[in-house]
Amino acid sequence: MSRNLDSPVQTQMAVAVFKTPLTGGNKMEGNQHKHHQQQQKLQRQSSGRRVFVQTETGCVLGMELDRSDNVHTVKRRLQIALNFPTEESSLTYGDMVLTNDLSAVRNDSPLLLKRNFMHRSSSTPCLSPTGRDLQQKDRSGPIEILGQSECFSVVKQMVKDIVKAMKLGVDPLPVHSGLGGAYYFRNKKGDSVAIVKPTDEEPFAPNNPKGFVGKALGQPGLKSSVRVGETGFREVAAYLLDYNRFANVPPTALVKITHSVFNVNDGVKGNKAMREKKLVSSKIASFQKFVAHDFDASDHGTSSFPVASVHRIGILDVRIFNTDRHGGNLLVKKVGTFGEVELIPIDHGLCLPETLEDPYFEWIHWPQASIPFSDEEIEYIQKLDPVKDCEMLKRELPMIREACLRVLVLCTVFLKEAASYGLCLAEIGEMMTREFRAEEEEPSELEVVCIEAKRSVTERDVFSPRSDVIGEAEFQFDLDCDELESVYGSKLQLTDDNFTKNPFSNGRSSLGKLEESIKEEEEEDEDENTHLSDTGRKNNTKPLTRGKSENTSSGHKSANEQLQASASFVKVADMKEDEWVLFLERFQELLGPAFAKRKTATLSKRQRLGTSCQF
Ligand SMILES: Nc1ncnc2c1ncn2[C@@H]1O[C@H](COP(=O)(O)OP(=O)(O)OP(=O)(O)O)[C@@H](O)[C@H]1O
Repeated sequence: MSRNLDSPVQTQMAVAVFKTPLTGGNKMEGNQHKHHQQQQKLQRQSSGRRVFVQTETGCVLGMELDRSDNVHTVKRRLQIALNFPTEESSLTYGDMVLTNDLSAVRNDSPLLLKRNFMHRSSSTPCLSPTGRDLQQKDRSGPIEILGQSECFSVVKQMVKDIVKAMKLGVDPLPVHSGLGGAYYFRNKKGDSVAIVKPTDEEPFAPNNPKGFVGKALGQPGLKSSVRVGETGFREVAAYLLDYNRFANVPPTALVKITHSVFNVNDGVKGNKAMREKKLVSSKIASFQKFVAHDFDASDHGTSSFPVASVHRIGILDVRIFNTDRHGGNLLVKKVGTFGEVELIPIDHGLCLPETLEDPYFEWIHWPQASIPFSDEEIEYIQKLDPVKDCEMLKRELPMIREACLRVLVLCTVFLKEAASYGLCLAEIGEMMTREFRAEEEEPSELEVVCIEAKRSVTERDVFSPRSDVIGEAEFQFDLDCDELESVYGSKLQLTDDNFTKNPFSNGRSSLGKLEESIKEEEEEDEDENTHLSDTGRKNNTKPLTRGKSENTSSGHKSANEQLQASASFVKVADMKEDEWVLFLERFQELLGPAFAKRKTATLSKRQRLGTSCQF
C-alpha cells in the first residue's frame, strides 16, 4: 500500500547531509569525522552552501550545495533519498517558490519541500525513505546552529555543553506543559540548559506529541496568520530584535538537531522501520536558553512586577505584534530578599503574524502599563529603526516572509508615533486590541487606521490608473483628505515630496518577490482558504459586517478571497511596493487624529471614575 501524502502524519528519518553527487554514507569516526567536518566547512566557505530541506511532514535532510546545483539537481537527490516523485513538489524558501536558480538561498537555510496540491491524489506516492538512505550516516554535528549572527555566541557555548552531556548519556526531558512538543536539554550535571521546540511538533504539526495534529507544515496554524512550522524562526526574530536584551528575551537560535527523544507519530509506513533500526530523528527547532525561575505571571500577583520590566516587555510585544503574551509566557524569578522579581518573556512563536489580527497583551490592565514611559524608554523607542530591523532579519533569517516584516514596520511606526504623542503602554495596547460588541469582533483602532489608509491608496489606484505620475497623486489625495476629514475632522497634508523621501522605501522593488508569493498563494488558494475558514470558525472569528472593513467595499471579491479575508480586517502583504510606501505615509498622517481620539476617551474614562469615587 502506498502512503498517502494527505495524511497529516508522515515519517521522520535520520538526517543525511548529502554531498554532490549522492554517495553512500561512509562510516567515519573520531578525528576522521572532525577532519571531514572541517573540510566541509572550508568547502562551504569557498564556494558551496549547506541547506536543510524539510518536507511538509517534518522530515529533514541536510544537503551540501555546489555552485552548479539548481532546483532540478536538488530535487533529484531528494527523490532518491525520499523515494518521492519530485515533479509533484515545489521547493520554497520563505516567500519564494524556487523555480530553478538557487543563488538567493543562503548557507544554512531551511527550505521547505511542498506537495503541489493541484496534482495531489490518493495515489500520490509517499515519502518513504529507502533502506539505503536510512543507512546514510549523518555527517553534521548533533546540533547545528542555523545562522551566523554574533548574538548566537552564547548559544554556541550551550550547544557544546549539551553535546558533551549527550555523549555521556544525559538524555533530554520532554516538557509536559504547553500544546507543542518541547524538550529540556541538559548539561553533564543534569541541569537544564536549553528548551528545544521542534517545528514539526508545534500544535497541529504532523509530529505533535500531544495529539494536536492534522495539518502539514506551511498551512495556517493555531493562529490563522502564522503557518504551521514557522513559529521557530519567530522565536529567534524576537530575540534578535530585542537589542541589548532590553526586554530580557533569553538567547534563542534556530538549530538542526538530532536526537532519539523527539516525537515521531505512529501510523505511518517508515516510522516503524525507523524505530526498529533505532534511528534518530533530525529536526529543525528553536533552541532557547533555559532560565531558572520560580513561577510564571499567571501564578502570582502582578503588583511586584517592576514597571520598567513591564514596559520593556510591552514595547517588544507592540513592535512584534505578539498574539500570545499570556501570563504563562512571562517567567518570574525572585531576585532579592524584599520580594523583587525579574521577568523573563518566553514563547514568541506567535509574534509577527502575516496579517494584523487580535494581539494578546496580558499586561494591558496591569497598573504598570498606565504609567508614562521613562525618558530612557522613550529614547530606546525613538532609536528603533524598522528599516534596519528588516534588513537585519532578512540577513539572519532569510526565510522570513515579507508579510511579517510589514507587520513589524507598521507596529514599530505605530509605537514610535504613539510614544512621541505621549500615549502610555496601556493606551497603545488598547488601540491595537479588538473589541467584542454585540457578539461581533470589531477591528481595533489600529486596524481602522490601516483600513482607511489602505482605502485611500486603493481608491487612488482606481480613480487614477496612472497615478504613479506625480501630480495625479495630489489630486487623489485631496479627495481622500476631504473624505477622511469627515471621519477624523482634520485636514491632512500629504505631498509627493513625502512619497519620494519616504524612509520605508528600500529603493528596490520587492515586486518580484511578491509575484512569486502570489504565484505560490494561487497554487495553494483552494486548500489554504479551506483552512483559513476553518481556523476562523475555530477562533470564533465573525464574518465582517462593518462598513469600515476593507472587504466591504469590494463586492466583486471571489468567495475564496472573502474567506481568506475573514481572518483579518486588513491585509498589508498584498500591496505593491509603491502602494505600501504610500500606505505608510497615509497611515502616519492618520495616526495623530486617532491618538487624539484615544486620549479623549482615556480622559473621559478617568473623569467618570473620579466622579464615582466622590460617592
Ligand atoms: N526559556 C525557558 N526557560 C525555562 N523554562 C521555559 C522556557 N521556555 C519555556 N519554558 C517552560 O516550558 C513550558 C512550555 O513552553 P512554551 O510555553 O514556550 O511552549 P508552548 O508549547 O509554545 O506553550 P503554549 O501552548 O502555552 O503556547 C513553559 O510553560 C515553561 O514552563
